[in-house]
Amino acid sequence: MGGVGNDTAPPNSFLSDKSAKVFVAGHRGLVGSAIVRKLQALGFTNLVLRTHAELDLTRQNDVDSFFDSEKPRFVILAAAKVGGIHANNTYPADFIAVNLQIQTNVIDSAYRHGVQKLLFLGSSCIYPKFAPQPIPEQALLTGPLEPTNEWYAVAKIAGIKMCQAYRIQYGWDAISGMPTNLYGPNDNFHPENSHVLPALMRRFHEAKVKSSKEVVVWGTGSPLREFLHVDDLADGVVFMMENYSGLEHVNVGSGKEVTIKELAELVKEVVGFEGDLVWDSSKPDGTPRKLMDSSKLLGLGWNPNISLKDGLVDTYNWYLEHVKQ
Ligand SMILES: NC(=O)C1=CN([C@@H]2O[C@H](COP(=O)(O)OP(=O)(O)OC[C@H]3O[C@@H](n4cnc5c(N)ncnc54)[C@H](OP(=O)(O)O)[C@@H]3O)[C@@H](O)[C@H]2O)C=CC1
Ligand SMILES: C[C@H]1O[C@H](OP(=O)(O)OP(=O)(O)OC[C@H]2O[C@@H](n3cnc4c(=O)[nH]c(N)nc43)[C@H](O)[C@@H]2O)[C@@H](O)[C@@H](O)C1=O
Repeated sequence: MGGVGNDTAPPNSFLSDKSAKVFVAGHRGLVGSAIVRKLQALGFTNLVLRTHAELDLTRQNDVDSFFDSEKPRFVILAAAKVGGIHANNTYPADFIAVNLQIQTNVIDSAYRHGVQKLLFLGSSCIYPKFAPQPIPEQALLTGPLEPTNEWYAVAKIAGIKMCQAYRIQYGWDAISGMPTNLYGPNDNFHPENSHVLPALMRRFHEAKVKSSKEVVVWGTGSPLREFLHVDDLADGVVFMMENYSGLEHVNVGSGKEVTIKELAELVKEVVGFEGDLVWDSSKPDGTPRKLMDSSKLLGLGWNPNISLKDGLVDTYNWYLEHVKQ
């Protein structure tokens, strides 16, 4: 897959010792579970994993005790409070407070307990609502944010800046990856709080089963979104752990965008729903377009591999096996 080479890893690098202890925070989520699958496929044997119930990352003392006893060598931070446009808009306090707490506790404790390298995950929503397209890394903090997710975005921007500050002050190897909109196995299929792709997959599936005539889709259908399969992201995360140690955050996208209307038609086709789409324009569209410029990571040798159509088929098969009632 992608650009993750494996046989010629430099000494002391991420891929040089598959018995190194790696803490994947958020390992049961969409992203964390894909990273675990990728690391296991590469032969990593010493992953440290904690569920939310076992270790609440908002609790600073518990996070400190965990690092004190486990002393991981690498950390990949994929635990966060995450949701779609409705959840972000409805629970702004949770999105800013929980994310600031988790990332501050993990980044600071990892540094103080001798972690060699940490990767923090942000999101494309860190960029200004009307950023130039495709969005380069340098667009950060050049304009106002999209109001539906500014609380989450501010927390994520603080995470990037915290990694940069620890690199500048302590010379510590903390990096940040900014993924575009993701999807795949273990996504959140909640009817209101999820992202658009799993929400539509569930709604079309339920409508097909009930032989409904129509399915409601939010907004106008005109916003553009860039989707990346989470297995491609996991490949990119491992690639960055091995190949990137810079101050600046790094965009991770597929480079391909679709309108929400095109996405809805594609999900409808994959699921096999035969009724009509009805647009609920009382729901927010959010940012009109957020295609990222991922040329920095592509230039280092990483490449995404999974087309949206193939990824949707894969995700729907997973949904049928694991989620549907
Ligand atoms: N999904 C997407 O489209 C995108 C995601 N990202 C980023 O990727 C990262 C992972 O997102 P994703 O996998 O989608 O999110 P998920 O909601 O699927 O997973 C988040 C994980 O974090 C864990 N978690 C949440 N709160 C806590 C806590 N207080 N203590 C311990 N664990 C906690 C959750 O555990 P539990 O379920 O038990 O609460 C879950 O395992 C996030 O940083 C997100 O910003 C970036 C761009 C797009
Ligand atoms: C990853 C990213 O995710 C969020 O930003 P978003 O890209 O706007 O995400 P979304 O997937 O929720 O919506 C995309 C578009 O799709 C439309 N839409 C149609 N029908 C449904 C629907 O049924 N559910 C949802 N959620 N959206 C729908 C919706 O109206 C919007 O126009 C932020 O949380 C942000 O913080 C973030 O990082």
